[in-house]
Amino acid sequence: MEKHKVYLIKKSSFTAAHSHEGMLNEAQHTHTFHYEIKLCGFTNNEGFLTDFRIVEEDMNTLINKELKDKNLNIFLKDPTTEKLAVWIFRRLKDSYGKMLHCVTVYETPQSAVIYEGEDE
Ligand SMILES: Nc1nc2c(c(=O)[nH]1)N=C([C@H](O)[C@H](O)COP(=O)(O)OP(=O)(O)OP(=O)(O)O)CN2
Ligand SMILES: [Zn+2]
Repeated sequence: MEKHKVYLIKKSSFTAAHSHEGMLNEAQHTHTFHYEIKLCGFTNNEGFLTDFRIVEEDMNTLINKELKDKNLNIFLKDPTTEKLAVWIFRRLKDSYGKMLHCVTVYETPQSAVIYEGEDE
């Protein structure tokens, strides 16, 4: 059975609030954060990397249920999109290990951050 190196992408979103001190300096406001996770690995004997539905369930359980309608300042000091990308990556790392390639978080359709981990 041929195995192929593939990248699998799954997207999701949640709405949450945050405020910024320092240079960004903004009172509390809400965004709908869209994010995607990218997995990398080799296809199995049945020709897939992992079931999209399992990834969706993990994103719902580990990320969306935790952050939906929350104030991100409770979870993160300085809850920038950069820090949110790191937070999401770390939450998923336990489940996906080396298969987790990167996490991309969109604060707006025009503004996003990609985090690929740092030998974590
Ligand atoms: N590097 C970062 N820059 C900014 C962040 C951040 O997390 N990382 N965050 C913000 C604020 O959250 C701000 O609320 C974003 O404002 P918004 O109006 O959504 O952004 P834009 O006006 O730039 O919207 P576009 O539609 O993308 O033009 C600010 N900066
Ligand atoms: Zn904001």
